[in-house]
Amino acid sequence: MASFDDDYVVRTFSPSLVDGKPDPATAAWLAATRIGFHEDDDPDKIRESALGAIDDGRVFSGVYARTPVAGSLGDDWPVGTYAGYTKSINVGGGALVDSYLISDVTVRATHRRRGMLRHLMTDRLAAAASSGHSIAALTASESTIYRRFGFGPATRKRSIAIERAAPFSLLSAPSGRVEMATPSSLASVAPRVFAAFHSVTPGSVDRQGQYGNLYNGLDYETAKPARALRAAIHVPADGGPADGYVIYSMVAEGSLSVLKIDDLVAPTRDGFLGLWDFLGSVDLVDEIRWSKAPVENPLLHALTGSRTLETKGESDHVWLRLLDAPAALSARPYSTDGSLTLRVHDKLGYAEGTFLLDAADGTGHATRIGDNAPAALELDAATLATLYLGGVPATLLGSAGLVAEHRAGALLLAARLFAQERPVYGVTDF
Ligand SMILES: CC(=O)SCCNC(=O)CCNC(=O)[C@H](O)C(C)(C)COP(=O)(O)OP(=O)(O)OC[C@H]1O[C@@H](n2cnc3c(N)ncnc32)[C@H](O)[C@@H]1OP(=O)(O)O
Repeated sequence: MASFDDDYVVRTFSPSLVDGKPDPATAAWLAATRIGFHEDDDPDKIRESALGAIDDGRVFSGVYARTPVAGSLGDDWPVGTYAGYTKSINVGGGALVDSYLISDVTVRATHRRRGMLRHLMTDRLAAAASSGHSIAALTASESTIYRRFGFGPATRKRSIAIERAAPFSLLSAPSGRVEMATPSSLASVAPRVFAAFHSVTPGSVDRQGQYGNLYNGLDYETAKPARALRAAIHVPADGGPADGYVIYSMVAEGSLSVLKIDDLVAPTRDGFLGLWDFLGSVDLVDEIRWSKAPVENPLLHALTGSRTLETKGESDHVWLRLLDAPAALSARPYSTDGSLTLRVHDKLGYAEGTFLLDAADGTGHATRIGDNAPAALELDAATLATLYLGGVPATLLGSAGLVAEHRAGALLLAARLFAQERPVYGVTDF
């Protein structure tokens, strides 16, 4: 029987441009991912993706058929794609950990379920671990794929809608003021506001280069002027630099006039509430929609009419995977003092073993210890990744049957230890 290597070759390369256009290997790789995600082959989008990928320092891997069938996509078109790159993730207490991000995983429909994803994932995770990354992260197209590789859902996002018969008000009056801006003028505001958000929000993933399009009033995918975008900024009461911005567009849906939020980033309470006070005051709006709202949303409690806010959907957002458990566990803060011994099962090996976590005065130190040591909690690598970020309490993971408690009170202690000072959340899609 032919082996994987008889039929396919894996090539890993950095995307590049020739005369301002993606070179043939880069263009074919990006076009292949667009087939995988059922997207069109617009050359502007392919060029923008290439520019963004170069800006991010992405490394592309492709699985190529050694002998493509005559008349089918040629041997420069990968049948499987995978991109890896480094961005920081806030793991709490302002600690930003350079993490290995995975994007653009696709396998051509005619080659699916032959182990191509497994081949790419195991090979690339090994490379990421050996280059010193302690955490890997991705966003998943389906929730059933990545647990087997040790990834656990770590942040969630909500899609919300606020129906408005009339402009709404908030229960508390935010300080500062909101002014409208041109979307293109956000280029000097948004990166700084996002950096402030990123530095205080556990779960936030640093943004990729292509967000620059949005900050310049351009379509995220094509970089063509996005004429429908509108923007506003919040300026704090002391007149300091803006501490929040919103980019939105008005969409007509039948007789409904919908204000759709494209991006809302506000690291401060008054910035967040001030922007919502503004959004609630815009005339001729029947509904406001936001697809990246936090699950723990202060707006719900701030609205005078809280029943106008409807949750339209909720899903996992960022999935994490610990590649070096002691390093990752030692990098984040802890909310109380205590010691925990964790027995972790990991089919890929990286987090397999028993770990002693000692936390005191807000910081923690984790070490790998002998497997004969009695464990307080036992869990798999995917559950460890969910537990790690603190968005889901250990007690809840225990109730879900995902953590075995071998020492009475250990789940409660873990819930307290891993709790974060702010809700775990992020506004980066990747
Ligand atoms: C990080 C991201 O980019 S998320 C985007 C993922 N990409 C997509 O959704 C695009 C459309 N889908 C695809 O391109 C492909 O079907 C992929 C990438 C999801 C899977 O690729 P394949 O090469 O078919 O996967 P492969 O054969 O290596 O399967 C590996 C394992 O995952 C499982 N698996 C693969 N796809 C799925 C799925 N959609 N749902 C559940 N399990 C899956 C397989 O059963 C297999 O399990 P096992 O090894 O434990 O027995």
